Amino acid sequence: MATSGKIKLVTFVTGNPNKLRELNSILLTAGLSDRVVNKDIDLPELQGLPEMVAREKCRLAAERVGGPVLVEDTSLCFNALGGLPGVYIKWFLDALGPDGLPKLLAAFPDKSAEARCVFAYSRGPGQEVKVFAGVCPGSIADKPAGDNRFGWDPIFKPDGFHETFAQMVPEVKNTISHRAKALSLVRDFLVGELE
Ligand SMILES: O=c1[nH]c(=O)c2ncn([C@@H]3O[C@H](COP(=O)(O)OP(=O)(O)OP(=O)(O)O)[C@@H](O)[C@H]3O)c2[nH]1
Ligand SMILES: [Mg+2]
Repeated sequence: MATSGKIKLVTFVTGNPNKLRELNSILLTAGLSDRVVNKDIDLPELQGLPEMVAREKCRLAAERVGGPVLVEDTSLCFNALGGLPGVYIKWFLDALGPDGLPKLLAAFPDKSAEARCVFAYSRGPGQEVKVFAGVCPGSIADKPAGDNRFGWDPIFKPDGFHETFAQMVPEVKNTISHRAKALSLVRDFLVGELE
């Protein structure tokens, strides 16, 4: 386990292939994608604020992997609903589907929302956990539009664009998204952390 000096590899613990694909293509441009390997470990997820969920996920991942780990947790927050579904978006999406999510806002004129991503990194079991957050402001479309390649992408329209994430080419989403913003902080950190 690395406790000082530089590290060689980081394990990105996620069971979500879409997160992995986006991380690889965003880190590729920084020449770091071959330094991050994937492990799919089903970790229990604490409920609560996004940063706490990511921190706890990271602590558990470091114990399971026994070395440097990166995890991330994504939230989708509807402003009219006080930030819900938030970290519970996975369960809302599973229950309602992308068609059902906009119906939660049917009674509200305010369709604004935020996609939030929190990465958490630790060098290993018992080591400090560092977090890196990215937020993408936007709004919820009335109905899904675009290729349904990733969960709620078809209903999220980032501010400044007329298309949903699912209607964009990946290169555009990967420049402006919640994940891209958080990963730009992760990338700057990893440059100093990796040998
Ligand atoms: O359309 C989308 N565009 C995105 O950019 C995006 N990022 C995450 N998600 C979905 O939001 C929930 C987060 O839950 P989540 O962070 O716990 O992820 P997960 O359980 O799938 O993977 P992990 O916890 O093993 O990393 C899950 O349903 C993810 O599929 C997204 N959907
Ligand atoms: Mg999860």
